[in-house]
Amino acid sequence: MDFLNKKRFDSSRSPKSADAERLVSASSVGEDAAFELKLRPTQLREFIGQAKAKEQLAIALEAAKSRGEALDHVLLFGPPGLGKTTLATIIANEMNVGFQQTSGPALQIQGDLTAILTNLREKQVLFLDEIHRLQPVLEEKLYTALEDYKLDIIIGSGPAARTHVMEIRPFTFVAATTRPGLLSSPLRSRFGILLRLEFYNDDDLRFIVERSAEVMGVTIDADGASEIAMRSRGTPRIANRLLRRVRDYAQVRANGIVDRATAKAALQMLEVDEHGFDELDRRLLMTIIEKYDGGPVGLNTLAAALAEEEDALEEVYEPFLMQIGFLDRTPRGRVATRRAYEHFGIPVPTKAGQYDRPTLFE
Ligand SMILES: Nc1ncnc2c1ncn2[C@@H]1O[C@H](COP(=O)(O)OP(=O)(O)OP(=O)(O)O)[C@@H](O)[C@H]1O
Repeated sequence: MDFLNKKRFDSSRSPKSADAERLVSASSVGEDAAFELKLRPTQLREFIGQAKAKEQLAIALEAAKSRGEALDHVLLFGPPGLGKTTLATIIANEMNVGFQQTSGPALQIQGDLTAILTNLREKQVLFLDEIHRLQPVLEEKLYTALEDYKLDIIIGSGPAARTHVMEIRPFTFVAATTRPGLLSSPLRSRFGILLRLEFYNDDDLRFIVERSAEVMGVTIDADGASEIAMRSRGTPRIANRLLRRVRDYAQVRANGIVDRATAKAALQMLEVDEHGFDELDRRLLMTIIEKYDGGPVGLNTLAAALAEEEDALEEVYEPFLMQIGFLDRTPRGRVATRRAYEHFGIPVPTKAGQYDRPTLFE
């Protein structure tokens, strides 16, 4: 088993379990699923932010529609909760075709994949979430399906086994991953359209909160929406979850109206600070600062010190802390940055050489 496959099997346990209890988890937890169905934009024009990915997709959609062909295969990648599933459903809606969803961990045997592929309707979207967790044997089966719309089926076994090539209908494969680096290059090369989703800025998140409030029938003003947006870690899923909690607070304590004061009071009560940090983020940064003198500290050591899974740290907690410049990944391990020290009111160490990364503290 090569390194890539070993890493994929090692990470077959979803890191979502580790942070399922967090209010600011970017993974889908608890009651999210039911709400997300209601709040999900259905057309590209309703999808807020992600200008680059949206433009690339809009052009590809229009070109495919004008040629009357299936859209090229699409790979969506980026941290959880940024809208990959939403975009996959939008692609099907915009192309006016059927949508079928599965995921890497859900597909266990070749027969399942064969059944799905042979039952696809012309030009329809097949969405595969968490493609980096697909078993290598199934991945190989996908290659010819994606390239030539053909499937090799082996009939019988032993010396009498015969390979039968089966045609499948042209379709659009949309795959999503939080870990594009774990995909093999033959698999990556099968996608014509690669869309990277980035963390959202506060303005886009404010629009998302206002749109969701309208769908949910919540009265909110621009300041209230901004307060929720800035604590949402650049992630619409978290923005929508915080909105639901703030709505409850407003109903009980503030005549149901969400303004800045109500949003602030509710989020303070929920212990979500002005960066959207919760206890785990604070613990992670403080562990690096206090226990390891600001770092560098290796991922496995840090995971052990926090009693968390390495995958959860890498996929769920760290990307946002890096995005806002509180954490740095270096070849020798994780480092807390100057901004992290300042956030906690801890003097920044002056012995820059000690950290092997003098530029961090210059
Ligand atoms: N650009 C957007 N505009 C409005 N709402 C959005 C946008 N992106 C995401 N959302 C909202 O955030 C929720 C989570 O999005 P979605 O399920 O598509 O994320 P995801 O990237 O597929 O997450 P995961 O990787 O965990 O599957 C959706 O219900 C949707 O309402």
